[in-house]
Amino acid sequence: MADNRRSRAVTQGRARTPNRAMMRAVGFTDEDFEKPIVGVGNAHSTITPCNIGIGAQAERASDALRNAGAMPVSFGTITISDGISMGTEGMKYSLVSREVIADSIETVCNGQSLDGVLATGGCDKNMPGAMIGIARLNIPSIFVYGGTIKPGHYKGEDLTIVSAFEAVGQSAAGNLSDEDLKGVEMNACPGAGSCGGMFTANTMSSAFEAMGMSLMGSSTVSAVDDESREVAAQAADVLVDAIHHQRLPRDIMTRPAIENAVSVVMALGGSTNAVLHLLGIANACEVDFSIDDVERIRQRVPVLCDLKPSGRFVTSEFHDVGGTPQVMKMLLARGLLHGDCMTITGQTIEELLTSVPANAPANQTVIRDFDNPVYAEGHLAILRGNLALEGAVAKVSGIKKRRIEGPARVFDSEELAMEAILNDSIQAGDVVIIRYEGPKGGPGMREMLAPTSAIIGRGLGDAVGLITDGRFSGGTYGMVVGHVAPEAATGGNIGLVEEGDTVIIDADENRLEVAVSDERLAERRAVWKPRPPNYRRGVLGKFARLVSSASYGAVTDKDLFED
Ligand SMILES: CC(C)(O)[C@@H](O)C(=O)O
Ligand SMILES: [Mg+2]
Repeated sequence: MADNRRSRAVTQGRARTPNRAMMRAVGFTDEDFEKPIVGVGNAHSTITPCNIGIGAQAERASDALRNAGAMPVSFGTITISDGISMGTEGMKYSLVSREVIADSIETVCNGQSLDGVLATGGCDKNMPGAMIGIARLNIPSIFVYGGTIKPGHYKGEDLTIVSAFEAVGQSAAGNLSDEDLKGVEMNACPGAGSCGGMFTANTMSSAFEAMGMSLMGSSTVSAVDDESREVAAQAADVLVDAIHHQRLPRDIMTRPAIENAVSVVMALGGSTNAVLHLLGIANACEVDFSIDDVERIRQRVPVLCDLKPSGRFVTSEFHDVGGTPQVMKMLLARGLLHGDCMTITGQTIEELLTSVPANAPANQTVIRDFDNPVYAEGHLAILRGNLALEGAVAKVSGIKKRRIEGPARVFDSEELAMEAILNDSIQAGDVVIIRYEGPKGGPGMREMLAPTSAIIGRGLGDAVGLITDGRFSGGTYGMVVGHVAPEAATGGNIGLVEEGDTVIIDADENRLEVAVSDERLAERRAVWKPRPPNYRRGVLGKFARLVSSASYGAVTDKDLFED
């Protein structure tokens, strides 16, 4: 077989004597120069429980790569923790870190002409960052998820990190003692792993699995279980075979595969962030996929899983009853999944699912019967209207009312809104507007878990709407609408709303409106002035300059030279 290894660019011939000299210093021998050189994107970090177990996985993967005849070279990818940065200025770096991770994987693997990459990740942005980097590279690649955290326990209740966020609102409302607030803090996170509901990390790991770029059944493993390290070793073997057969990501992450990912995200009740990230991944794959495709898929896929934040169970319990493959089998059986999509294993989605026994225990209620869904349609609705001419993403799980009309309570930052919610100046019927938190305006499109959880904690989840040009966490639920585009900072109408305007959120009609005439909006626009950027240099300055609209995934390389 022709030796198609691109690493030959740095290892073969007289002119590469110095290159080989340096590689020998990191352990290469003559034989190793004849092997595929495979990057191990090691996202190990002690900065967050999501990534603290990844080093052991990277080790297992490297050993397995060697045993399978490849030569592993490990390099670091970053993470920050959404949960730890939440509610602070630092959360502005969260979405940016997706781009930094993608850039780092692309830079290292193309910089040293690697033949393939095994990327690892734990916290939210690690998955889409890896997907985007891998799509840009288009070399044989596979993803290994760090794994979910197990639930905490306190006074007979299962806890996740969202319990701690909601406890803040409960405490502010005088409904939780200081002792119990501390008890939730001490017990919410029992060890390694990514936030344990079907929040963003578990949503995006499942999306990776649905797209055929990680092993079937691997997206819901628990970080503390040896299964997470076993999966890393199996993934290494699959990758070496994929390199041998030159299975390329862009032949796997196709439009039907992205549709499969959206269908699975809907069926799981996953995070709004999946919409943003899958648009970003489509951009990186140069696949034509739009926010309206999300709405089209939503209307035909039910929510089948009773998973937190708005459901009862956590991801480790979902894994125990079969996890994502069980749901994929249900969707495939009803023509809601493209079974002919290729996966990194060389088998199609359908072939892989055929060998997965339908083993969800009959009496389990984590995964509903198809005819008894949690919701008959997907929970992530795409809204449009004069408040969101380019679209917005509504999460309509966990609420009784799908329409709310009320007076706008306008805040030009998350902090100002949080202060108002905690000092009880938001009443039932209000529609909170948080703006200038978009991709450019923040910059960084912060997740608004603190204010949405405080609203839930104050018992207003069904009575108060929240609209933002920022984002939500996967732990958010209630009548919430994010990713409003165009954002305030670029002149979007959300920047023209005034305190007391009547605002309508109507999930059934897919509408997001402010009841102000076009003429009145035009008068307001005539006197609206763009604000100076909050950051002019560094990571956030670069991001603010380059980032696209949220309705295109808030990417920083949307064809930068498109005229
Ligand atoms: C802190 C969380 C819940 O992990 C959030 O960042 C998310 O997006 O899910
Ligand atoms: Mg997050």
